[in-house]
Amino acid sequence: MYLVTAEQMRELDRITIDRLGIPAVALMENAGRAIAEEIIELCRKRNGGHASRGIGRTVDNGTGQDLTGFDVSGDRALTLDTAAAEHWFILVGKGNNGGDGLVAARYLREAGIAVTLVYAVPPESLTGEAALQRDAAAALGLSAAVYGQDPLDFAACSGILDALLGTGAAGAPRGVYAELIAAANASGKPIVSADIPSGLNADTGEMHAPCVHASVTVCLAFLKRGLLQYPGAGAAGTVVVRAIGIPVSLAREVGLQSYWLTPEVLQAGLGVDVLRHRSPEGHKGTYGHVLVAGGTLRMSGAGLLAARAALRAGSGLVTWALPQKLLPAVIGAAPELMLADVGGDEQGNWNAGTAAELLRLSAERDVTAVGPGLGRFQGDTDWLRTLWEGTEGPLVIDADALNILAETDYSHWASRPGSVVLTPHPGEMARLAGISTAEVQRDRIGLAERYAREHGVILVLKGAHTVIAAPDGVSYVNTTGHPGMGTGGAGDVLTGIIAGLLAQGLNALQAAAFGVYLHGLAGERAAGLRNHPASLIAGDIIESL
Ligand SMILES: NC(=O)C1=CN([C@@H]2O[C@H](COP(=O)(O)OP(=O)(O)OC[C@H]3O[C@@H](n4cnc5c(N)ncnc54)[C@H](OP(=O)(O)O)[C@@H]3O)[C@@H](O)[C@H]2O)[C@@H](O)CC1
Ligand SMILES: [K+]
Repeated sequence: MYLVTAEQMRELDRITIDRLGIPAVALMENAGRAIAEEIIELCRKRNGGHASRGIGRTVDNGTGQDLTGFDVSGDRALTLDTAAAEHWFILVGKGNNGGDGLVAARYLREAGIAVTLVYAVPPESLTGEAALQRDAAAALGLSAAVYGQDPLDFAACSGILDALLGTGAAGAPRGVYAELIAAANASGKPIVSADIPSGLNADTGEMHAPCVHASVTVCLAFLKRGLLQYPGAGAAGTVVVRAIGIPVSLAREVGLQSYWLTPEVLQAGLGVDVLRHRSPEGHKGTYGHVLVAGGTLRMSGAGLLAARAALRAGSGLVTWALPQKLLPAVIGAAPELMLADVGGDEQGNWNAGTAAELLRLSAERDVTAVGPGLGRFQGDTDWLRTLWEGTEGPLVIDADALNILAETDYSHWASRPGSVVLTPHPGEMARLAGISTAEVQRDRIGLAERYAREHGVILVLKGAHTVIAAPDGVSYVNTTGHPGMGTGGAGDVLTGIIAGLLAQGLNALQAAAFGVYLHGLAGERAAGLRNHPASLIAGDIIESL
């Protein structure tokens, strides 16, 4: 499923209306009806009734799980047995988002639900299609109030539709908009947002103050980027994406290149065999050989986790290269692994002299993963450069190896035949990009896309809803995963998984995207096996692969 910015959405609207000749008011009608349907669905669920299957595609930001049920069987009757108990306030902004709300109000009323329109601005100031909807609502006799002019008691409603601000919003909500948002949040009533929660930056997921905290967001036509990026993803509640008549085929014309990472996107878009069929004639040599370079005396576990994860990801063989001093201590820790002595110093640290042996080992393996538990040492920049320029296969760079990269301008290093996958967490990304962690988190998709393009690497920006970006501008946002995965070593496991997939012949983008997806799924499964997700440790993720 595509992800769009507000600007791209406006272009899609423009093409649909101006070139295809589909009237804007028809799109608004579809939007309003879809919103009303989702409100009725929410009421039904709340009252313990049978929820009908959704028509749209649902992203549940609350649990991190994707509910990928699709139902294109068509119409749902707009009826609700418990309609008499419902009274919804419809908060109407000045633009087309408000117009959507006015249409939804008509359909709710049709289903027997009481509605009160709450205009943020005097209704006379609405224009275009929104003004048309205002007049239709008035002609139908829907009750209306103007915020600040008429008395309003949020305690009297059973739910709130937020149709204040959509993709046309700029900056933090001002004046009456801010007051209405604050009052809606304080009411404790369930809020359904039209398109995006008002106060959310639709592109970056930044939450302005104030920002609606929605139970459900009915996102119209295309999934807005901000709904998948935290903190906004947390404010959006369950996101339902509903078609409104804008053809998906226009996406290519507008140059959409950002996707929500789903099994269909992996399979059809990226060409990944998500079922990971294995040949009946296959043997260990069929599935590649990973070299993991990492682990020091105090951080040997990081190397071990990455190496074991590469095995569990399906790599036929995995060699763990580590300082000679550590070898006796780790023998038997994972009998399936091969160990390789690269020398190193008396304390069990890596040193510049290990480069030659590492190059030799790498030449005989399909992929090299470097960084987990590597530590820093004198000459490590030249050491990494030697590996970068001297190895031919794909390189997965993580942890301390990322910190080495962050301190040098590696754009001068010779370009390499094999691809490079960088897997920074937000702190490492901040060092790579020379900005603060807060700035990294402000627009994760945008930053990942820029960095990947400028540096010619596959970038995996870790964290809740990991972003995968490629040099050609394509990006993916993953939503598998679990808060329990915030534990030491989880990143080393991801590095191993990506390396393991590369060894099996996936290209770098496929391996990064599928690796992130599988890592999240395994984390969800592992969290479910504990008495409490807080007890999840990185090794559990490997065992749940
Ligand atoms: N186009 C279409 O065909 C379709 C569009 N659709 C729907 O329309 C939505 C986009 O509609 P839109 O472009 O009219 O903008 P929208 O978000 O309603 O608000 C803009 C208004 O808010 C105001 N305003 C702005 N910032 C503000 C702030 N910080 N604080 C306070 N006020 C602020 C600004 O007023 P101004 O300040 O300019 O006077 C402006 O008038 C989209 O999300 C979807 O729901 C669907 O129905 C499908 C068809
Ligand atoms: K809204």
